[in-house]
Amino acid sequence: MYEKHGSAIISSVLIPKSMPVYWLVDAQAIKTVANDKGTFDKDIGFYKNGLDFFGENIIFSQYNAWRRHRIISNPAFNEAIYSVVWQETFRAVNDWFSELGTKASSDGEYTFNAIHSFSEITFLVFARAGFGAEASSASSDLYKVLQSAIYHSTPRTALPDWLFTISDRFYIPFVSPYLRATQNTFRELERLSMEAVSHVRAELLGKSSSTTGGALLRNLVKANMDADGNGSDRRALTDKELMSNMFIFLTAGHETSANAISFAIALLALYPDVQKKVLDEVTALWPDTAPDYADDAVYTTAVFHEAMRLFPIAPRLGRVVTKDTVLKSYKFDPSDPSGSIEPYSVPMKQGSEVVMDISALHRNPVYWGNDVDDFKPERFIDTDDYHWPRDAFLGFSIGHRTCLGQRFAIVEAVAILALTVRNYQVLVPPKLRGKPFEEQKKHLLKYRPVITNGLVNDRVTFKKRD
Ligand code: HEM
Repeated sequence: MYEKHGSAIISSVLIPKSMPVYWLVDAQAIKTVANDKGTFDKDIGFYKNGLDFFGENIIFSQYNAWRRHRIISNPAFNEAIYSVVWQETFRAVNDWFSELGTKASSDGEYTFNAIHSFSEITFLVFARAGFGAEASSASSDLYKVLQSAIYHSTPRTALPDWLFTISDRFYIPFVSPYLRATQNTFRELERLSMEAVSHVRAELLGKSSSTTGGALLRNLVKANMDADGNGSDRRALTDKELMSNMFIFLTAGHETSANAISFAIALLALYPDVQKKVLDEVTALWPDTAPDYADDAVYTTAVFHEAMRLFPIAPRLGRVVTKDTVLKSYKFDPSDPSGSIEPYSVPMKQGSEVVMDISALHRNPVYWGNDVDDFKPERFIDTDDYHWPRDAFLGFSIGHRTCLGQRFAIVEAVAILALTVRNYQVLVPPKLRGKPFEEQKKHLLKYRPVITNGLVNDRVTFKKRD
């Protein structure tokens, strides 16, 4: 569409509101929208009935209310937690590899559904790094209730509160048992996580010597105790709000990460040359055993970024225009999109909507060159005369509402990719072998563009390296 109109901003009209919606593929204009919080704000109307049933949290809040959550949550995401994430990912992946060993066929291959497996790993990593000892094994009560809450969160989010109230009072066949199970799950989650918050607080106050509470929960409770209370955006969070944030971190973090890692694994299966470079990097960096924590796997990190560029998990993000404004953008020659550009301005009325079109931005040749559709991790590696275009990568969004778990996700993904390639060859599944490359690619990389993108055919094969 952008190419057809030769413009980096195009507009459509939202029916029935009759308000214009502006679609942006211009990195500078997107940066303005993401940073100018006085003029553009996150459209949380979109998330109505969202996952805020325990109380307000960082995702479903705006303005000063949001600032209060962000101020407390920011320090909780620090280097110490990333080291825990790294170690817990190694632990979870190595346990998974031990299981795979027992399931491989006679030729040493094992074909499985990537999203399901990585989702179990990212869930486990979050449970351990987030909640610690109390959720460290699949048999612990908190672990089980967190898993059940994720399962029940769709009906809890999609159905109105009155339906739960009615089904509590009157028995509706088939419906009531399910809704009651959903209610009970969230009540139990509330009880257990409030308990976890209290334990951590007691520990921090020196009133308990137990070592419950994972790195993230402990950091969050500590940051909350340190809140200076000066101003409405600096008030400490209530225990319910702390818990609401912990649950939203889990929801925002584990499935997104599993989907992004699955895309990267599918690409590695399709591109053995890239896989070989990952293997070379990992064996050179860690010739014997893996280090306690490392962020020097530059090529492996680039593979993850490049997978997210081609297949962003959040393909677009919306903002509302909160006061009349003019956004600067550019027009280009549709026959030569990476050629010269002509600046122009777009007036926008209060109430209009803006879509940061991440999928299109990630394939905009103005920033990424004419080989935008190729899988080329090198484009995410700086050299003496090349600095990759940070503003044109929105895999984790940018600006004041940028993803809080970005580093958490990257550390986890790099650990999974590095460990996988070091131990296994990643292959396309047997039924696709011998088919033309384009056909394999089309099948393996087919995705569903719903709220977040995920692979449709996520089966890949691992074969143990000698
Ligand atoms: C590959 C994995 C991930 C991707 C692709 C991703 C992507 C994103 C994106 C695009 C946003 C902006 C959403 C919006 O503006 O509506 C976001 C926000 C957020 N993400 Fe992530 N995320 C990932 C992993 C994580 C993890 C692991 C955590 C926590 C442990 C996390 C926590 C959050 C939070 C709290 C926000 C809201 C920030 C705010 O509004 O201030 N994310 N993420």
